[in-house]
Amino acid sequence: MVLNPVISKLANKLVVLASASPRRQDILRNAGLKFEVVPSWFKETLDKSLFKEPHEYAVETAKQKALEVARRMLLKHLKTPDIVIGADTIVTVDSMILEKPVDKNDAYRMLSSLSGKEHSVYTGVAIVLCHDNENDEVDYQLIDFYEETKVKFADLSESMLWEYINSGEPMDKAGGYGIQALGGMLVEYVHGDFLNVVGFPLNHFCKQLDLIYNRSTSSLDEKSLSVSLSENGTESNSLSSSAKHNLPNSSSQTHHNQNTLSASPLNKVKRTGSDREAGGSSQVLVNSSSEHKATCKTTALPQMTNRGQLTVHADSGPKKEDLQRMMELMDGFKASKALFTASKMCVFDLLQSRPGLEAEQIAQEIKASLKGTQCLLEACVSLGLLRSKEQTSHKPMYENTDLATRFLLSDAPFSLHGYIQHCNSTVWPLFSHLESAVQEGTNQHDKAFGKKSKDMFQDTVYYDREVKLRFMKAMHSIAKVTGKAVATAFDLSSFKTVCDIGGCTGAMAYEFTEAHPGLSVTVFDLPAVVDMSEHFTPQHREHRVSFVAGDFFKDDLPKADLYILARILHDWPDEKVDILLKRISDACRPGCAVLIAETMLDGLRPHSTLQSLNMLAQAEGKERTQRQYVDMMSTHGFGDTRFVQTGNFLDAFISIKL
Ligand SMILES: O=c1[nH]cc([C@@H]2O[C@H](COP(=O)(O)OP(=O)(O)OP(=O)(O)O)[C@@H](O)[C@H]2O)c(=O)[nH]1
Repeated sequence: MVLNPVISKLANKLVVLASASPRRQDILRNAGLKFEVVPSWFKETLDKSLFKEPHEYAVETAKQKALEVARRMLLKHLKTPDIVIGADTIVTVDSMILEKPVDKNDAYRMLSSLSGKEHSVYTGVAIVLCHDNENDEVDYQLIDFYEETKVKFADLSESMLWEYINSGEPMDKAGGYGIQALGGMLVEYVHGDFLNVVGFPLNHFCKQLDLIYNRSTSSLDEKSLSVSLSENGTESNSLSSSAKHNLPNSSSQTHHNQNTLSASPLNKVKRTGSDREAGGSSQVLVNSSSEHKATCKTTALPQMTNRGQLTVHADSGPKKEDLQRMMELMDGFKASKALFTASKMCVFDLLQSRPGLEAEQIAQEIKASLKGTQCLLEACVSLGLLRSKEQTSHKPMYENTDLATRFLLSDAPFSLHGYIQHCNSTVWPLFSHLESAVQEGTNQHDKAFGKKSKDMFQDTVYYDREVKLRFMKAMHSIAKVTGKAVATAFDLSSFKTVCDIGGCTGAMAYEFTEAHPGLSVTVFDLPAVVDMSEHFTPQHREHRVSFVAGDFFKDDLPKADLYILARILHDWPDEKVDILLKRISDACRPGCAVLIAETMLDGLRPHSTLQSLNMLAQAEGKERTQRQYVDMMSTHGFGDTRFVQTGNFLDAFISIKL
């Protein structure tokens, strides 16, 4: 059996999965692999026509995903991973490559093309191995392979197709289906590795690891896949060029379902001590095969600063993608404010009840100028929140997109309306003082609202009924959107009583009782919150949720087997988190547990890092890494910690009192 020795070889290594796919994470985690998740920022937009075979496209995309993360970690975070894994799954049918559908119509196009036919699913995998060498450089090697699985779909009727599409499942899946879930009902047979279809060919991966770690390593140096730096600073390699020129010795042509190992010769990324300390520029050096040297001669090598910036040589202008990315970043706040404004002016609610209105009618309804309304509507269309349809009169009429219908109506089950209003009224003014927040390291309620915050929540949120209600609606909407993912992240069958500390309106608590029929939940929150909680009691739900008023820093905590802390710890500095965890620990018997739901800083995902800035400007806390939470928990006698990246806004982990 090769699997266990292989996985155990990675036990003390920093393994990084360059993928946001929850399925890939599950497959590798279930195999016992310990890894950090750093989703790749590589955009899956390679020109498919440059690849002779579809799997070459998947392998190349996987490589670029893994290399982007390896490079970002090396040059930006100055942390050397031992191994970075990237993957890309595609479906091919009738000479088409199908990736993830962009919308329901695209999903329909994909699924109807698969109906009644056999198709191939390819997952390309890239493994980047990094080693620090004695000269403070990082040597790295690249190994890639792919796996093919054949899948046959039954004939799908129109109603079946739409029922499946409306389930929402197709949207983040290659080919528009998830074989592991509802999509399994569409499948007549599978020939090959099932997990390959789900997103990761585990068996083939283990065989490759076996070759890398348990067999001779000499082959790593002998094979001829070279990694170089392309003009725009992304690594490229001979596969890209072989894809372009169809070279017969392309690695992708030799890798199909084989155990042969192909890797790059050693390449180097140099980081000098002074670069690290002084924040100066670090040069990316490549030392490699003659093939690679030839590439270097003809290509201007870019320089990277340790902030990941690219200095382009004078003869090459800025790249289109770089300009686009810069534009997106600079425009981000305008997009947010357009969303907040349309939401506040109830544009989405209006168009839900009266789809197809023209700008003039909308302006009248929302009591705004025609010019302003037109600009706002056009912005919403460009942001994918509204659709416009040209009429014979040439006056466009507007309707909500699916995204708006799901998240922006004030009464949708997953409405973010409350949270968006909070962002508009509270977070926006606070962020306009971000510079002071960064300089002072404190929240900005004083500057933004003239409110000193000695007792944070009392002084900034609960001092006024309207502000309090708005805050509660915000917490309610986030808890409804994230609740099910958190509530179902772990097997909680051994627990009976739960206390949701700072559980606000009870929205999270209701998700827990719904997901776990044996649980009853006590929501523990300040009297000012509990007073208004009945405004949010859901109808038609079994009520195993009760409320107790108190201050979790001062009053006795309700007795429970499991304590939930959802978006609580990020409000507080370490000293206060320590006080709260000590109080919970004192209330816990061995076997009791704490379930924490926060967005974790690992991988420096923009949502988490920006949320951390938000905590700085708005509260007293910050977001933290998994490691930081584990350390805090173990200080208070908790261990056996398990993490789940839910794929929703919040990650979750559970720690047991030892
Ligand atoms: O039957 C199933 N088929 C495919 C999937 C999932 O589909 C996606 C494929 O997309 P991709 O390879 O581009 O990976 P991403 O999700 O974008 O994550 P990265 O960050 O790695 O780019 C993949 O998630 C499969 O798991 C499925 O679930 N079932």
